[in-house]
Amino acid sequence: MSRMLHLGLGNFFRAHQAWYTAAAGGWDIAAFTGRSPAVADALNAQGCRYTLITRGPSHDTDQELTLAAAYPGADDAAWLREWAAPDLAVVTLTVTEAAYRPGPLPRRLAAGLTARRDTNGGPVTLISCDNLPGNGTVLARLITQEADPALREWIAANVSFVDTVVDRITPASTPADGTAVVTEPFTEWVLAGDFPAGRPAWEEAGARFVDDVAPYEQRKLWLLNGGHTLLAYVGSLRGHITVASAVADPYCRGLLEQWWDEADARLPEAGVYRTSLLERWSNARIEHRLAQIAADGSVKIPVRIVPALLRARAEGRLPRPAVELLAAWTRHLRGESVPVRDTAAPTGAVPVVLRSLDERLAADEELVAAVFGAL
Ligand SMILES: NC(=O)c1ccc[n+]([C@@H]2O[C@H](COP(=O)([O-])OP(=O)(O)OC[C@H]3O[C@@H](n4cnc5c(N)ncnc54)[C@H](O)[C@@H]3O)[C@@H](O)[C@H]2O)c1
Ligand SMILES: O=P(O)(O)OC[C@@H](O)[C@@H](O)[C@H](O)[C@H](O)CO
Repeated sequence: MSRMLHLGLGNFFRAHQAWYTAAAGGWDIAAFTGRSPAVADALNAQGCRYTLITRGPSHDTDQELTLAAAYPGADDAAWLREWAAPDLAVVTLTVTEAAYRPGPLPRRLAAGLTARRDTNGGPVTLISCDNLPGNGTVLARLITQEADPALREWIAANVSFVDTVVDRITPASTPADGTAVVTEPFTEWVLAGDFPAGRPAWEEAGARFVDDVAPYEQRKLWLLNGGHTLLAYVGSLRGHITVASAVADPYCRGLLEQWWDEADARLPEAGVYRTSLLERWSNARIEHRLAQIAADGSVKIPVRIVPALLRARAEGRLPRPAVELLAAWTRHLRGESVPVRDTAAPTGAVPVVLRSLDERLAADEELVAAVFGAL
């Protein structure tokens, strides 16, 4: 049996990559939490088994899945041992967008790669499954910056970085869920890149292997994630707690449609995609909290909103939904809606954050004035 390694033993991994891998068969997965031992401890107490609950609009379907091993992130010995395993072929990551910066993440991955090189472990493929454009390319750049010249040379010869688009709405668990993970029926995985040491037959479960993920990526990040981010800030201020509740509010829905009209120009099959998003988000049995989506907006907004906003500004437009979103975000950072969690934007730094969000935005005096005027 070949081996996969995963970093970020959270809900999404258990609903997505672990599900695709179980469907493919023939591979096992050792997974590490980021830091806290809680999920690893809970899984180890039940033989690394957990229930995946696929929650449709009318009923649930339960499936039992099993990991080969679950480790707390602090177990460095296990981390290095897993990287050195000769049958390791694929490493996946779901570590949140905020983790992709110089520091702990690239250091940890470079330590693993060094262990593999020093034991002649052979080639390996790294797959970022976080919501970032060019996620494989971003990961490659971070690790390369962290590596010394000898490791860099080894990486160039032995490591493949795959770009992916991942999609399956998987809310944070509630205490009542225990180790069970609730997810929606819809799922998508699009991948581009090489697998020099082989890979699970994820296509058995519907994964698609393409030359370039860019068209899928823009559609997902701008329409789904951008729409989520709009609802998260504007919807929270209007008293909504979940996506299903916010999207049923005619004001939020109207703003969302306006933003989609702005963002979807030139995106493939955008009309069909928008219809399917509204169906998915209307599933009120999925309790996807706006507070979860609102976290780390200073990392998410530049990816999900700024590209379409810049395009509009270049064409002389000042889209109202983007202004309202940025104004609602600044109020969120002041603690006016849901509890604040933004790694890169602590409370109290709002004007500085908005002005430094993106150099090109900060230079846009009309936009900044409109946002502050809307506060
Ligand atoms: N939940 C979804 O619906 C969904 C869908 C598509 C993509 N994603 C991607 O997956 C990510 C994780 O989502 P989730 O629902 O599993 O969240 P989660 O909170 O359940 O799990 C996040 C995991 O990442 C780890 N982590 C956090 N910061 C880290 C760091 N700096 N270094 C290493 N590990 C770190 C945490 O310890 C945890 O194990 C999202 O941020 C997103 O990029 C999620
Ligand atoms: O998971 P995050 O924090 O990157 O973003 C919140 C949501 O927009 C996101 O999780 C979507 O639900 C997901 O990307 C759907 O596939």
